[in-house]
Amino acid sequence: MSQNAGGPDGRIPVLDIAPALAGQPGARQALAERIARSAEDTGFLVLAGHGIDPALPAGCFAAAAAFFALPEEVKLALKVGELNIGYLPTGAQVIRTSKIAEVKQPNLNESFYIVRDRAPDDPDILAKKPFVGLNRWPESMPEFRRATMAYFTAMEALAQRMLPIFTLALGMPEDYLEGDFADPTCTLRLIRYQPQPEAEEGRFGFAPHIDTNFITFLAQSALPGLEVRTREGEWLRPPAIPGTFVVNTAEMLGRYSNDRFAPTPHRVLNANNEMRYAIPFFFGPNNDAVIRPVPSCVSAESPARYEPLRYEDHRRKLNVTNFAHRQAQPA
Ligand SMILES: O=C(O)CCC(=O)C(=O)O
Ligand SMILES: [Fe+2]
Repeated sequence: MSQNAGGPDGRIPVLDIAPALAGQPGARQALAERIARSAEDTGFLVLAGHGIDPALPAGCFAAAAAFFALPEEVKLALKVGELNIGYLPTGAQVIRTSKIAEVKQPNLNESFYIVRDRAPDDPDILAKKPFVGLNRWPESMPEFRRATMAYFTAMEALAQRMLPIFTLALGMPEDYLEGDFADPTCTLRLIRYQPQPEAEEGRFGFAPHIDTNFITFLAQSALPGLEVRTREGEWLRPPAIPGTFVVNTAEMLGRYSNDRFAPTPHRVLNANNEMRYAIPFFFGPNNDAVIRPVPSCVSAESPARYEPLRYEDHRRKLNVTNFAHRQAQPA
């Protein structure tokens, strides 16, 4: 098994997005073309020049470390409920949707899920809108909420700035998907991986999977561990350039693209001797968005491969598949 670096001139390109974000003539189209090329290949890219203050991911990593260091019973008091919001202890997630590895063992990680922060009297909360819930905050840690939400807000803004460029990469006008992302589904997941210095068959920090949202942003972790599977079956490590974001395409972009930008399986093995932390930010469509292949990716030779799909229905289905706590209860 090879663990080549995926870049900088390799298959996971490092892209300076500053000129495109500044609206420089030609830069947006040029970036869209680079994105399209890697989305057709590994589905992973590295973004530099994004304008995110490095204090924000640093603050979020620090918040994650402080949270996971809490006693288990304090963390378990914030355990996820019906929705995936709050603490998911080690052993609770088994990736049953993986098509490339037979996975029976739970992932060697614990997670904390954060969604858009709402007040208890938020109209969508009062209306019990599906998939809308309140965050579960550790009461003793006000700084945790502040740091994670500051990061969440900045990442949502960056994702919204990248959306038109990904839309251009699909071959559509920049604003084509705006409506589908007017109230996007955003999730910040904090993850702590136990050390796994000795490889064990079928045991992963995070088993091979594809992300089920639209695009994912990963602030660079301090330690290596993330590996990306090429279509040839090699595992690549994305370039670990401090201050950049690893971005990967996910299932809904794959559907919009009619499989032109197919999501890429990736996994985490924490072969280090220390805990590894990650803070992926998942950007997805509105719950009520109906995802269908975009016209530029459908033709007589390449007819639509997907029926229209309501994002909410997709989420409902996933929820009963990958999480042990929901297998035990009726769907
Ligand atoms: O830990 C990482 O680097 C990647 C995490 C990941 O793939 C995920 O949360 O979907
Ligand atoms: Fe992932």
